[in-house]
Amino acid sequence: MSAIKKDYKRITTKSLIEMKSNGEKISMLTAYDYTMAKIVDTAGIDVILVGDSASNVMAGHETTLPITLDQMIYHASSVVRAVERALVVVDLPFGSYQSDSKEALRSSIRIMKESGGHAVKLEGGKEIKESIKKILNAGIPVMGHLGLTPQSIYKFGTYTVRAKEEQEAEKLIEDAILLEKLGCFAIVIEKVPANLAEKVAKSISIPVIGIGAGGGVDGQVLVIHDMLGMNNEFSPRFLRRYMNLYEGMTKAISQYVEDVKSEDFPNEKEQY
Ligand SMILES: Nc1nc(=O)c2c([nH]1)NC[C@@H]1CN(c3ccc(C(=O)N[C@@H](CCC(=O)O)C(=O)O)cc3)CN21
Ligand SMILES: CC(C)C(=O)C(=O)O
Ligand SMILES: [Mg+2]
Repeated sequence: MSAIKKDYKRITTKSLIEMKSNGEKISMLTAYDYTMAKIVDTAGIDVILVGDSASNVMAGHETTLPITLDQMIYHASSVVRAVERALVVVDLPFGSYQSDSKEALRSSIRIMKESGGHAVKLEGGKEIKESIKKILNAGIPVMGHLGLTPQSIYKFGTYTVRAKEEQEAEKLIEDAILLEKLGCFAIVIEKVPANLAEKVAKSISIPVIGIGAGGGVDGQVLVIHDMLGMNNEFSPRFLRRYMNLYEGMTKAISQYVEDVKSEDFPNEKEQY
């Protein structure tokens, strides 16, 4: 079941909704800096997420909680400078939107104004309804995020699969329908059973982009460092590694060290 791939010069929120109705799957990856974003955009990705996973991947924190709004804006502005085609979505970090809807709007405006990103993403459903309304009213596109929402890790206790029980599954479906009704242009669903994610995708007309949510959804997202094999520690079942950059880069760097030590580098052609 492979749909015709339409040629988009520039991806907008409308393009993603169109892709869903055409049955074309949406590709999404994270990026946090200029050089990586340039490669990801050139390779033809539809959506670049400046994820708060930068807290883990860029800064080495154990969770996404410590990263600040200023730091997210720094990453996002670097990404935006590289991108010509992809839609750039920026995560609102923990603490920048949960207090009240005014704070959520203020943080979203800062992201749009100071980074040049094209949309924001927030974790949660019904609980953040007023915030989503306010942000949308200001003309800022919103992507939802349901299921395993890592900013609530201390509430969940573990990163295990969410919504295995009837009650949480029901809430997930209700939240997805609510997010569509409010006017979100897409929803990320993280680490829930594939049959539930597929059910959600079939219940709404905005795209559902999955991570660890199976193939029945409208698109897929992964953290770029994970899929390039730059981390060896992170190996959840949902991850497919397309390269082993950890090994490749370690070999290259070891070779450089050896070449410097042995005075092989630089040679005559590599000097003035
Ligand atoms: N490098 C990276 N990749 C990600 O996908 C990612 C981040 N960081 N940081 C923010 C969130 C956190 N995410 C996570 C974190 C853990 C698992 C996970 O499956 N962890 C364990 C299993 C935990 C358990 O079952 O208790 C694993 O198998 O690695 C999945 C997504 C997704 N996001
Ligand atoms: C894993 C994705 C969906 C995310 O929110 C992030 O990278 O921060
Ligand atoms: Mg995130």
